[in-house]
Amino acid sequence: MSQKRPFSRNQRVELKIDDMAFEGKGISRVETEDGKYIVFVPNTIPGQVVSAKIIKAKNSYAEAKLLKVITPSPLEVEMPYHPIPGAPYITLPVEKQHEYKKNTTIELFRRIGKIENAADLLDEFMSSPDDFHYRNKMEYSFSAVGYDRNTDEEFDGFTLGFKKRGQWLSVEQLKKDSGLFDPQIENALPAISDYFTSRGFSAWHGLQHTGFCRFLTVKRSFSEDGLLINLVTTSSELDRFDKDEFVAFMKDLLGDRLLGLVHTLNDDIGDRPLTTDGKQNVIYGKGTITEEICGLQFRISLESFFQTNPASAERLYQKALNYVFETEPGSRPVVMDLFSGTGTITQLLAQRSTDKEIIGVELVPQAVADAKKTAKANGFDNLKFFAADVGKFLLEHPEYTDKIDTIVMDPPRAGIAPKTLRKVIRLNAKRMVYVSCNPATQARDMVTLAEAGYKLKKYSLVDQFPHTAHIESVALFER
Ligand SMILES: C[S@@+](CC[C@H](N)C(=O)[O-])C[C@H]1O[C@@H](n2cnc3c(N)ncnc32)[C@H](O)[C@@H]1O
Repeated sequence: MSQKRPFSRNQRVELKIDDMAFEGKGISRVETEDGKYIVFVPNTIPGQVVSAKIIKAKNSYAEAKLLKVITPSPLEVEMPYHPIPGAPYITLPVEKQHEYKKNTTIELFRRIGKIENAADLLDEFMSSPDDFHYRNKMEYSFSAVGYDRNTDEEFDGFTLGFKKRGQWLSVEQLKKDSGLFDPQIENALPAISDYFTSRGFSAWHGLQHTGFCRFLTVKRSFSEDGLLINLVTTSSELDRFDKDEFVAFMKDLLGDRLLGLVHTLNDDIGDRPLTTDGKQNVIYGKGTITEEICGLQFRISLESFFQTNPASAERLYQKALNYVFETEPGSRPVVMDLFSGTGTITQLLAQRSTDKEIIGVELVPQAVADAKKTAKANGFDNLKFFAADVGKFLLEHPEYTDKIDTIVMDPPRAGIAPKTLRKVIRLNAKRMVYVSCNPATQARDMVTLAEAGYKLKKYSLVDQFPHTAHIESVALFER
C-alpha cells in the first residue's frame, strides 16, 4: 500500500530508533496518518534518539544519515576508548551485537535467499577470539582541518587520526586507544602529532593540496608482536625532515616493537597513501612483517592484502575446511579455490588433501605472486595458481568439468557475477563451500545455486569485525 511521504530529501529530522536491520541499519518507525513509515539510519542503536538528514524519500520508506545522537540508548555502556567512525556499535555490549547480527542475517537469508528454514540451518555463530584490539592494520590521516566531536565544528589546525564520518577533509585528533587496534601506537598518536608541530611541519590540506604530513599507516604482526609503520609525506618540506631524528623518536616511543619504519613520498593530489611511482624507503628495520595462520607463515608487505583479524580468520577458515572435509572426500582429482587472494585457503586445503591437484584462481597478479611465494616457503608443491578472472578462466578451461568434488569460493563483497556463477555451476562439482564477507550478495547467489540444484545444507556466521556492521558467512551447498 502506498502512502504519502512524511519527509522530503535533505530534511533534518529527530528520530527514535526502534530496531535494527541487516548491516546495522537502525530502523525508526514513524507514526503517520497512513500508519507506520520506516526510516533507516545506519550507524545507530535501538533506543537512541538521533538527529538525522533524509537522503532518500520513497513512498514506503526513507533513508537518512546520522547527524548526532541526542539521547543514548539504555542498551549502551560506557567505554574507555576514543570513539571512532569505524566502530559505531562499540557502546553496545558484544552479546547484543551478536544477537542483532545473527537475527538480521537469518532474516536476510529467508527473505532474499529464499531459505525458509534459515534459522534451522545455522550451524554455529562464532565470535571473534578477541572482541577488542583485534585489527592488524590501521590507516591514520594527517589534516590541516580539524574536527571537534564535542562542538561538532571544524577548525584550522594540525590533526592526526580518523576522518569525520562520511567526509574526506577534516580529521579528529585521536587522543587515545580506539579499542580496535594496537593500544601502544594509538596512545602515542598525540605525541607523534606534537613531534611534527613542534618542528613547524604542516599537515596536508585536502582542498588546497598543500602541506607535508599525509598519512601514517601501521601494520601489526601478532606473532612477532611488533609494528611496521609507513609515514607518508609530500616532498614540500623534505629538506627540513631529519629521518634519523624521527627514527630515534619512534624507537623511543615503541622500543623493540618497532619492526620497521618506511618513508613514502607522495605528491599526488589523490587521497591515497600508496603511490605508484615507487618513492618508498625503509628508513629503519625491515619493510615486511610475517604472520601465522593455522601454522602457516605469511609474509606481509605494506601493499599486500591480509585478513584484518587473523585470529578470527583462523576460525572462519577452520570452519570452511571442516565443511570441505567432513563428508566423504570423493574420488575426483581436483579441488578448486576460486577468488583465492593470497592463497590462504588454497594452502590450508593442501595441508589436508595431499593426493589432489589444488588450483587457486585470483584476478590480482600481485596477490598470486604472494600466494606462490608463501606456498613455496610453506613447502607445498601440489598447488597451481592462475592469475585470471574466474569467469574467463573457466571459459578457457572446460577440461575441469566433472573433475571436481568440492569448490571453495571466497568472492569480494560484490559477490559472484551472475555469468561467472553460471560457469562455476557448469563445472558440475558435488559440493560448494561459499565463504562471504557480504551475506547480502551471498543470499542473492543462493537463489541461483538453488535453481541449479545446489541445496544449502548449513552455514556458520563469524563475527570478524566486532563493533562494526560486518558479518562473515561460510555456507555448504550440495547437489
Ligand atoms: C575476499 S578476497 C579472498 C581472499 C582469499 N580467500 C585470501 O585468503 O587471501 C576476494 C578476492 O577475489 C579477487 N577477485 C575479485 N574479482 C575477481 C574475479 N573476477 N576473478 C578472480 N578473482 C577476483 C580479489 O582480488 C580478492 O583477492
